[in-house]
Amino acid sequence: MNKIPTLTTADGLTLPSVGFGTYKLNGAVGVNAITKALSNGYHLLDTAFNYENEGTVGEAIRRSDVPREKIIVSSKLPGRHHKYNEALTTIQESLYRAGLDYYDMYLIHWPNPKENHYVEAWQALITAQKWGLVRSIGVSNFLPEHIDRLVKETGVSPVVNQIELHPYFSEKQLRAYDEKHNIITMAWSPIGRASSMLKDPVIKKIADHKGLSTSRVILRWETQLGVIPIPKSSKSFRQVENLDLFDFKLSDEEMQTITNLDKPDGRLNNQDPAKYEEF
Ligand SMILES: NC(=O)C1=CN([C@@H]2O[C@H](COP(=O)(O)OP(=O)(O)OC[C@H]3O[C@@H](n4cnc5c(N)ncnc54)[C@H](OP(=O)(O)O)[C@@H]3O)[C@@H](O)[C@H]2O)C=CC1
Ligand SMILES: O=C(O)C(=O)[C@@H](O)[C@H](O)C(=O)CO
Repeated sequence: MNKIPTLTTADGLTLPSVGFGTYKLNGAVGVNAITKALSNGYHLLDTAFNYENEGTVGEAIRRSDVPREKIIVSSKLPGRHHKYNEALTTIQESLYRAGLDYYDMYLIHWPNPKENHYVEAWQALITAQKWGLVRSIGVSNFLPEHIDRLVKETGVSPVVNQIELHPYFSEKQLRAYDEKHNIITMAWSPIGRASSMLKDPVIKKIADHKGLSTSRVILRWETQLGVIPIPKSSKSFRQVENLDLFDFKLSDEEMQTITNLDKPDGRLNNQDPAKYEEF
C-alpha cells in the first residue's frame, strides 16, 4: 500500500488524509477493531463523548504497537454541555474516559443554534487548548453563519470542520467556504453508511472500468477534493481496502461525474445543522 499523504492545519497539526471513524465500535469488539485499524495504518481516530467509546479508543491505543505521539486522537463535545464551565469539565471527563493526557483535536459536535450556546462552548475549547488539554480545536456540522460568529466573537477560527459529505451530498459551497478560511473539511459517513450509494450505477461504472470497488472510488474522490474522509469498519479487510487509495487517480471527468450525483436532499438522515439539534 502506498504511503498516506498528509494535510496540515492552520495551526500546524499534521493530519493523515484518511482517518478512522469509530461510531458504534464499543467494548472489547471495538478495542479489537480499533487496534487492528491502527496496525492497518490508520493514524487518525475519530471519537465523541456521545459515542460512549472514548474508553474503548484509549484502550486500543494502549494495546497498539503504534506510539501515542504518532496518533491523532479527536473527540467531540456534546450539545448538552455547551455552557462554558460544563464544557471544560466535559473535556476533562473525556480525557479521563480515554485515559489520555491530551486530545490532538477536539470539536464541538453540533452547533445546536436554537440552544445558542455554541460560542460559550468555543470559548471553553479555546481555554482547554491554552491549558494543554487539546492541541487543536475545531467544529463539526457548522455552517458558515456559525463559524463567522465564532470568529467575530472570539477572534479564533476553527482549523477543522467535520461535516456530512459523500457523493449524494458533496457540500460544494461549504467546502469552498472552509477552503477560503483555511479550515480543513473532514467527511463523516463518507461512504454513506454502506447504503445503496455503494451500488450506484454511475460510480460502479467508473469502479468497474478501473477494476476497483465503489467504496475505494468514493473515498478517492473525497481525498482528491481535498477532504479527509473518516470511514468506519469493524472488518480488517475493509479497513485495508478503505485506506488503499493512493496508487490510482480519478480523471477530472470522473471527479466531475461523481460530483454531479449531488442532490439537494442528499443527506442520509435529513440532519440539517440549521435546524437539527443533538444533545
Ligand atoms: N460529526 C458527526 O456528526 C458525525 C461523525 N461521524 C463519524 O464518521 C465516521 C464514519 O461515518 P459512519 O456513519 O460510521 O459511516 P461510513 O460511511 O463510514 O460507513 C460505515 C458502514 O460501512 C460499512 N463499510 C465500511 N467499509 C466498507 C466497504 N469497503 N465496503 C462495504 N461496506 C463497508 C461498515 O460496515 P462494517 O463495520 O461491517 O465494515 C459500516 O456499516 C463515524 O464512525 C464517526 O466517527 C458519523 C456521523 C456523524
Ligand atoms: O455519529 C455522530 O457523530 C452523530 O452525530 C450521530 O448521532 C449521527 O448523527 C446519528 O447517527 C444520528 O442518528
